Amino acid sequence: MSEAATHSATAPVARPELLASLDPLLREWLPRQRWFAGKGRPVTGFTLVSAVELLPPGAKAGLLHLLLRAHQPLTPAQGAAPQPGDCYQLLVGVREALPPRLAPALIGHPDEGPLAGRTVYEALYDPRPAGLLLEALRSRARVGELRFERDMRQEIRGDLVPRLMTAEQSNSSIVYGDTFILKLLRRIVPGTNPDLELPLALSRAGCARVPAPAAWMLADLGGQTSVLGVLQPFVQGASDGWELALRELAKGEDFAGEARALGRATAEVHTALARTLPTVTLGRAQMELLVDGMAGRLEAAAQAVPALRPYAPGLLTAFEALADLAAEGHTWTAQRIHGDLHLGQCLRSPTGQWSLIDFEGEPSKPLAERRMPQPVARDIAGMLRSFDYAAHSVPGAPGDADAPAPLIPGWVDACRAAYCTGYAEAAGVDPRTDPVLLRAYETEKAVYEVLYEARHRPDWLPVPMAAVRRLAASP
Ligand SMILES: Nc1ncnc2c1ncn2[C@@H]1O[C@H](COP(=O)(O)OP(=O)(O)O)[C@@H](O)[C@H]1O
Ligand SMILES: O=P(O)(O)O[C@H]1O[C@H](CO)[C@@H](O[C@H]2O[C@H](CO)[C@@H](O)[C@H](O)[C@H]2O)[C@H](O)[C@H]1O
Repeated sequence: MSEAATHSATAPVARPELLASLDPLLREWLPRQRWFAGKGRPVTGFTLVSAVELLPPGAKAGLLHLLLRAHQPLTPAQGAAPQPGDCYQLLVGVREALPPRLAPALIGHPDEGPLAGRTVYEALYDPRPAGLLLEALRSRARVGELRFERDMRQEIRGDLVPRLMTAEQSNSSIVYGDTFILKLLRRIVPGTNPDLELPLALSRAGCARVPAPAAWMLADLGGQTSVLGVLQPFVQGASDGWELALRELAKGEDFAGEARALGRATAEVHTALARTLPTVTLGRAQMELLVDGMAGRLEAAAQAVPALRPYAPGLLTAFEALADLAAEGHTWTAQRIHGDLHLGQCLRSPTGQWSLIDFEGEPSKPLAERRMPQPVARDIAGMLRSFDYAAHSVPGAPGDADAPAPLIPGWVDACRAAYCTGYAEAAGVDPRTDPVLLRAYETEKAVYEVLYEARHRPDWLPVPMAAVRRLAASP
């Protein structure tokens, strides 16, 4: 049993006082974090969902595992109904003072409450707390509401040196000795999280395209379980598909061979998911709902991004064509899919093996929606859009809204064709045989991207807008 487990049982954290200590500091600090989902609205207060002390008694530094609900003013889309606010996972370290190497981790100095006069900081930067998490996973610790589980078939050494990844992420990841990577989810929602569910299912199905979870961290709260983190083997020396595609583009090289391999990898994952998790048939009624959703999201995006408005009628025809097919009696198979597939979610090992990561789906959507079976064309369309993105994003590509154009003519088409060919080789079905479905999903993704870029990276808006113009004009 780990030290942490022993301690927590004997030292419950004084909750209201603790929150009073941290509240003013976290109101400033939380909205500045890359992974904070409620950007653009102030944090007006917190509710403590869970607080667990993790370090053993007598330790000079303290470590608090917190689940905090952040209260924010509602967006117009949320209406006036009271909302509980998003719940975030934090690991807060407590010291007398911070050594210089931990300066970037500073949260602040509480003025009141039990932490008054101490220094609180983001503990994931600190090797000791990060090591403690690994130890808890290895030893399958139970600490208050926290439960650490593992797959005993995978060896996890205790001496792996942790380092926090500094990449732009929606969550936070710690790499242990280049052997494992622990993804700590930041926005916590109760229920089965596909980021653990799907890699576990794929591992059971014998699919080696996804690093098999070695251990995971859960919280049992109010009769429901939430996934807090997943430890997976680290693919050493890997490059992601986005970096690789940009590198090849910059050299004037084609990427069709890799695109074909990626198509095969995607198909293998889809085939394994269909084998191991339920599939359903989508008939007219289900397709009407699906198409209504697509049209509704287009309308909302056009409201938010005026540049999209002139193209909305043309884009809508892609969705109407799908509804027409359904009305004629066509049916489609739906299954569990990745849900947010793009080049950045694909890792290539130095030996050329492709893996897929990050099965969380679109984090802004409710879990139930993310876990619904969907046509595989949704993932495929995500990848097809990604080749287009890459070609428009190399340094020197024209960035103006009127005429962004790929630097290497034919590069995108070759990638798209090769990807579909690779997919067909492994799945036995070529996605191009259902162009109406593919166009509808590509259109939906491009609309999503317009909204995403308008909100997060306005300089990138010309990239999906170029696709919008093409898709709105195509028959
Ligand atoms: N198994 C792995 N091996 C090597 N690197 C990984 C692995 N899993 C994730 N990464 C790296 O971590 C980054 C973030 O992982 P990801 O699951 O996409 O997190 P997030 O949902 O926070 O964006 C990836 O872009 C990749 O560079
Ligand atoms: O990786 P996330 O799950 O956070 O996905 C979001 O951010 C992506 C950008 O980081 C965004 O992807 C878009 O840009 C990519 C290049 O940066 C490109 O490869 C993708 O094709 C394009 O959609 C993604 O849409 C968003 O959900």
